[in-house]
Formats: sequence, structure tokens, C-alpha cells
Amino acid sequence: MRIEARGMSWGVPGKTIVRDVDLVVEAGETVGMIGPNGSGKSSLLRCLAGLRAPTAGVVRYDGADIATWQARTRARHAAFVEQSAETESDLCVAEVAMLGRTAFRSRWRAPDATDRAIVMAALERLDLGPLADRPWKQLSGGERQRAHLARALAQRPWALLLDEPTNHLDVRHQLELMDLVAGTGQTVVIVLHDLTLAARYCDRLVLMRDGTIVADGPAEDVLTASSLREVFEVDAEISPDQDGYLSVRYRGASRKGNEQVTR
Ligand SMILES: Nc1ncnc2c1ncn2[C@@H]1O[C@H](COP(=O)(O)OP(=O)(O)OP(=O)(O)O)[C@@H](O)[C@H]1O
Repeated sequence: MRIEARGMSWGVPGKTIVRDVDLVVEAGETVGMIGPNGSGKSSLLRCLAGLRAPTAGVVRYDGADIATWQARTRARHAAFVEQSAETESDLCVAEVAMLGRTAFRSRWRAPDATDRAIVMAALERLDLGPLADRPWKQLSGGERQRAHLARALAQRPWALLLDEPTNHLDVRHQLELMDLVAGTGQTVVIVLHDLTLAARYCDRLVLMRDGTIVADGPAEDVLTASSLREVFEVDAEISPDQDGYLSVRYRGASRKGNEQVTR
């Protein structure tokens, strides 16, 4: 599914938070959204998910303006996993993942064998099969994060919109999750703070600053020493590793103009 934002802005009274965004994510592409804290990544992702109504411009899925769609219709197209989704629930893991099937059932129909098979397959893909019956409250932060992604996969969407889905995960699960999401063939927009991970797994990176997209392209073009200094205010060396992926080595925080700060 192709996702497109045209001339899109969003904000709250007195404050524009996302400004004049033009972004196209082609079907099957994995696009990484990067940028410093507060640069508008989550806000833009929520607009792309239809959870925020743009104050200007439009968001389209395969050419259709999603503004008029019901939540259920949107959920059949795109699954959104929010940043550190802190659900408190008396449900078990499989029941939380089953929430991903809600858009496919009438309110009164209980989950059937197909729903259960889809949920179990999603849990297995996230290495959570053995925890299916575990109460949600007993899960670690990383297990919860994986369970939220399982819920999103159980939604069987055309697109995954993921806000920092790796921030609680150990290194193995980070790599497995990125392998999984980049290998699904679905359209993926993923907010990441780990620039090396973003460079390795994403077809394209979108760099945000102050609510606007300041660079959009392959990692080699977006991640440069000058863009990291300008936008993230860090001094870094960026070079291909032995596998050909870009690797970012930080030398320290800098202020704009490359003035060194005390470490
Ligand atoms: N509902 C809101 N009301 C007022 N300000 C908001 C609202 N939502 C977001 N903001 C502000 O908009 C800016 C962008 O927030 P957003 O969460 O989109 O940034 P982000 O790039 O995802 O940040 P982070 O990397 O810290 O998660 C921040 O300054 C935030 O405080």
C-alpha cells in the first residue's frame, strides 16, 4: 500500500508541530524516520496512521484520502504501534494480541479458529509463543513491546507504522524485530533513534527537524557528518562497515557551529 502525505501540517492551537510535509512511501518500502527529540516524528506518524487529523493537507492510502475513513477501515489498512505503549491490563498476552483482530470481527462475534491461528502465528514470529497465556502485568518492557508488535501483525495490515519499536529490546531482539519488519513485504514507516540500525534496515531515511522534513533519501545521502552536526548536534564519523552497511561512530556532543561541550 502506498502512503502519501501532501502539504500536510498538524498542530495544536497556537503551535504548528508538523509543517508542510510532502512524503511518499511506496508499497513495500521500509522508511526510517529519524530526528532529535521533539522534532515531530511521533506526531507525523500519528497523522500517517489517521490518529491525528491534519490541520492542512492530506494523507492518502493508495490514493484515497483517509480523513473520512472510520477507525475500523483504517485499522484494516495500517497498524500503528505507539512509543512505549504502557497498557495496563488484566488480559493475557494472547488476548492482547487478539485485539489486533477487532477490526475484522463484528462486536458480538467471538474470536474463531482463524483469528486464533493468526494470533498464535504472530506471537511465534515475535518469539512469544511460550508466553501466550502469561498475564500482561507479568511481562517485561521488551516482552510487552514485542507483544504490541504481535498485535499489529495480527491485524494483517498493508502497512506497519512503528514508533521506536526497539527501544526496550535487547540486541538480539532488536535485530530480529528489524529483520522481521523489513522482511514482511508490507509498507513500513518506523521511527528509530538508533541511526546505525536505521541505515542498515531501511530502504530510505527521512530526517526531521522542527516539524519539517529536512532530508529524504538513501542512508548514505541523509546520514552525513554535516547533517548529524546540524540536526542532532553531535560530531560523528560515518563509514561503511565490513558488510557495506553504514556505521555511525559518535565522537561527542557538539553545539551548532561545532563548539565542543563538556563531556
Ligand atoms: N498534543 C500536543 N500538545 C502540545 N504539544 C505537543 C503535542 N504533541 C506533541 N507536542 C509537542 O510537539 C513536539 C513534537 O513532538 P513529537 O512527540 O512528535 O516529537 P518526536 O520527534 O517524536 O520526539 P521524541 O524523539 O522525543 O519521541 C514536542 O515539542 C512536543 O512536546
